[in-house]
Amino acid sequence: MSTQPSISLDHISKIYKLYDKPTDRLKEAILPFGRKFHKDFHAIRDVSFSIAPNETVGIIGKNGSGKSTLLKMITGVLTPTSGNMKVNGSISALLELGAGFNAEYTGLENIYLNGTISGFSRAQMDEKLDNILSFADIGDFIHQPVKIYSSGMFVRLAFAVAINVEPDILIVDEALSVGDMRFQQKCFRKIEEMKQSKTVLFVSHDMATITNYCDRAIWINEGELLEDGLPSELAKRYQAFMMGSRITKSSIAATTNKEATPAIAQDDIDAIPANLDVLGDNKARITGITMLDAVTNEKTALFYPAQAVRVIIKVAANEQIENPIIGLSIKDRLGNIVAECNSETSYSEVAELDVEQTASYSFSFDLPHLNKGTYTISPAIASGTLEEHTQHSWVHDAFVFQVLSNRKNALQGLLVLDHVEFNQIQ
Ligand SMILES: Nc1ncnc2c1ncn2[C@@H]1O[C@H](COP(=O)(O)OP(=O)(O)OP(=O)(O)O)[C@@H](O)[C@H]1O
Repeated sequence: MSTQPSISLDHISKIYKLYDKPTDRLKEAILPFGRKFHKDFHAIRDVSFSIAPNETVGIIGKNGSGKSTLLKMITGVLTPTSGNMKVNGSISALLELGAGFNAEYTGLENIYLNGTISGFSRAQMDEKLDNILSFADIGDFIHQPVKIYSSGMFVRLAFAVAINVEPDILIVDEALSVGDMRFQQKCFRKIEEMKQSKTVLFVSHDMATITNYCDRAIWINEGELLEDGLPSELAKRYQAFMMGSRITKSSIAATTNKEATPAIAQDDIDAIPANLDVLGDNKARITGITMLDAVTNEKTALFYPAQAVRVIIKVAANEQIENPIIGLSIKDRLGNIVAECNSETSYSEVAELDVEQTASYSFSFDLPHLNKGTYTISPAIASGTLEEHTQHSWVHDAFVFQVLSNRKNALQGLLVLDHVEFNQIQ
């Protein structure tokens, strides 16, 4: 296997010219003295990285951060404005639905068209045809023009072609997300197989996907490379960033220092989203909720099974509340309650709340050994005793978090079993 990087970017920038009016473009082209009628927009600014031949790398970044521009430059659809780029090997890219396909051609004709683009003869494509057809599994639609395909059918064919033209580098954009669950799983199994020997680059907004399938993640923000590292590490900061916490390049460096565990500022507690189901008499309200990694004190919504966490709940009293009880439920995606806790069962007395007083409370605990998936937290404030209390506010599913798998092969079930020992005894 080649030791050369399969992709290497050296100080790559891409500037788009933005014109206020279409006529400005024309004016700029025809008027003398080189007068400028455009503004420069840096979609990618000074990005450098290289990717080894058998690496699987996820590119993340919020909408408009420059991911597609970057991938288009790697595939050669766009030319960088400055910098050097080297690509070593053939690329098969599933970038935008439709790219490389002729809408008027049938699926079958498009298979051959794509084969030609990738440098294969008709006879070579004849040999690949069975594999492509069985992977795409779209039956007789293969003889219909692709313009009548559903987006799901389209992605099936496009992916089947992309993996069968023997690329050295496979690039997959969000496109895959339009396929149905079962097909997506089939694609990921294929990606898993290909990543042993090929370079796989993919863009996804789904952090769990990147954490599960990639060896490395690159985070692009406003055209710049913000971080390049282990997906599980980067995912936590990315999630916090997407939740609106004020993370900048310099504060990311500072928060990776585990010794710095600052207390959370009041305005760092996320406000409760509007339109949630709230039960109670509204004498007190839940106004905010946030989850933190208990070790680093960083805001995040991505955890591993049994990880130490803190949940911060902010309340505001509309009336005087004697003997407040603060609590929370953790639910799975089907609404089953996984676990609950409250200030009473933790033997903590909560001070009375005056009218219009606000207060924040923190629960620290180790998450259960939850299996990979999406969970929610429903916080509540009541008053009285556990046996006899009045519910003031119970906000269903106020906070959503993900549990990632820290195992290579995840199994079924709500919980993961730990310290499993298996021996042959006879
Ligand atoms: N042809 C173009 N001319 C001018 N600006 C462009 C052009 N293409 C993209 N942009 C701008 O460049 C920035 C980066 O766009 P790009 O599509 O690369 O982002 P992205 O990270 O892929 O976004 P998304 O996740 O929404 O697909 C955006 O602000 C976009 O508006």
